Amino acid sequence: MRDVIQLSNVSKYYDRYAMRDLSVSVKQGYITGLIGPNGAGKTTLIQMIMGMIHPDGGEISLFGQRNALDTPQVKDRIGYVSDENYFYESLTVKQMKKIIAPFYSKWDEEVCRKYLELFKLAPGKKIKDLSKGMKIKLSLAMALSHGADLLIMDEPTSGLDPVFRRELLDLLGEHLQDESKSILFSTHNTADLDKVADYIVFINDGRLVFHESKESLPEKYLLVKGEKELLDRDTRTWFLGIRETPFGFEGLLNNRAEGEKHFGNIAICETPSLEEIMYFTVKGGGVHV
Ligand SMILES: Nc1ncnc2c1ncn2[C@@H]1O[C@H](COP(=O)(O)OP(=O)(O)OP(=O)(O)O)[C@@H](O)[C@H]1O
Repeated sequence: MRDVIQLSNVSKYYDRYAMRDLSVSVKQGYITGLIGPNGAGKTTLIQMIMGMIHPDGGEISLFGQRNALDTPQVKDRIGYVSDENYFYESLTVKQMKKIIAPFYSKWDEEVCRKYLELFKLAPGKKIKDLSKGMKIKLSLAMALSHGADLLIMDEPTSGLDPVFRRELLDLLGEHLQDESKSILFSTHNTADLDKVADYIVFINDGRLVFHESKESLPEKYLLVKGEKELLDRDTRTWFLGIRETPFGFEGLLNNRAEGEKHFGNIAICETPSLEEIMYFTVKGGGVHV
């Protein structure tokens, strides 16, 4: 499958933040989840892909095309959902839809009506009277109504209640039944990714930690739980992150086979959850005695 998004050596500098030489891609036909702690650069990355801000270096291609967003045909193929509100507050849902629809050549009125109904968005309701979650639903309904080949979503689940969150994830799964479609979405909620993501892009502090298929993570990472005596100056350096308690330690390794060879008989070795991988990687602390 080809890449629908490709970032090559992309950099972005703010006063107190730097993203340096980030290279990563999103494959056609799959759901790619973008994770990272607060301030990692998820929104920055998505806004650069969407052409809302410009990188200071590197290249971004969409559907194999550089500077793709200059082409109306490419914009037509992308649906964007964000927890920021880009709608006119004084308009109703129906009026807003009438403004958005003409921008898209494949706008489907019937599909839109279906989603507004499914999401319980009354056409006569003013945008300013919608809750945060309802605005996300509206954003989603608009994105799904023009046959977009690529959905890019910045924390779409953050303002949603658990029931709708689940429905949204199911909906994304359905959307992907068509193998030509692709989804990139950022989230803090690793459980969302456990449910639907095929690939995970993990960034921290503007750097790529990994880009892996979800299935490959358990083969690579190992969570070791043991007594503190097992930690010496050498063994500490093997861990990506360590959490010490009064009773022992927990640590994350990214070389499962080696880890099992060394710790298999002297500690508890487990497969870490995505949340644990994220926690220990961000926490670090493996190299300090
Ligand atoms: N316009 C800006 N001017 C200066 N700094 C900025 C600007 N936009 C973002 N930043 C900084 O860039 C860093 C990355 O921000 P970004 O919003 O991309 O992170 P994020 O991973 O989406 O975080 P969160 O999970 O909290 O939403 C942060 O340190 C932020 O303060």
